[in-house]
Amino acid sequence: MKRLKVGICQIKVVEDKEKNIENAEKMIREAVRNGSQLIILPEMFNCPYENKYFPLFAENYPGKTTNALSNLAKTLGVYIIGGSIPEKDKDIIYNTSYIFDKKGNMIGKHRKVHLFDVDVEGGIKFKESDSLGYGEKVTVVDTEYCKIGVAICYDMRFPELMRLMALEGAEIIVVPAAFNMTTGPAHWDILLRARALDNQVYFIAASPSRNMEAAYHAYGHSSIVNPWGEIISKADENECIIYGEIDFEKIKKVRKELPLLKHRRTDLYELYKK
Ligand SMILES: NC(=O)CC(=O)C(=O)O
Repeated sequence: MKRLKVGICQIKVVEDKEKNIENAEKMIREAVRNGSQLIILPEMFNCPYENKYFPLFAENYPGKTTNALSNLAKTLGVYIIGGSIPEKDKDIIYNTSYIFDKKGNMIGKHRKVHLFDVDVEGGIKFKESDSLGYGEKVTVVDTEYCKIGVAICYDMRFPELMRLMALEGAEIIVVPAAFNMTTGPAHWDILLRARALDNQVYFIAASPSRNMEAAYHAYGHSSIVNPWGEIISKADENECIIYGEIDFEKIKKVRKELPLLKHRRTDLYELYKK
């Protein structure tokens, strides 16, 4: 049975788009030299995570960042889930993840559907909807390995969205994400493990590293969780690449032994997509 080697680039994002793209390229090349076949970047990997920067760093598709990712995917012969970037479409900016196959084709894109509008007493306050528009789609892409669900950060807090992906056949869910120092220590591990367990998938979350010079301090701790809920690879807060292997037999085994998806009482309740 095929296995899939995954590399997550926990990039340090700075206030210079060119430098962020160059750094991503360097890290992607290193991940591929170390055997990765699927490379995943963090949320807003080319732009600091702050409302004031999104319009300044936004680009139309195709643009500088997406061209760079497409060329890399093609040259290196790998899949790339390009974290996310601010995407400009007419007058609206979206928080968008682009996904490229081994030939450099863009095989899917996800616009963050749940915007991070929160105000935690004594902690994080953020209102993404001040600068960003809402995505409207559930995203599952087909690859030669399996179907992969893609969502962005706050999206992972909505189990319905993740379950829809599993019901559409996703065996891996990838979430570029930038939790912070309020919610990260409290919720990150729990959410990742719960979503992996709920849906019996490999759940992969890719964060930027923590940059103490930035206004928003990302939690880091990019991780890969297997369908049994075990964290099989995990970063600290620093810039690094972490690696892991997707074992498709493991997904089958867990789903056979504990048939959660089959045991749903769809005669009592149902989940549907509008
Ligand atoms: N930044 C986000 O979108 C989400 C987040 O930090 C959280 O849910 O916590």
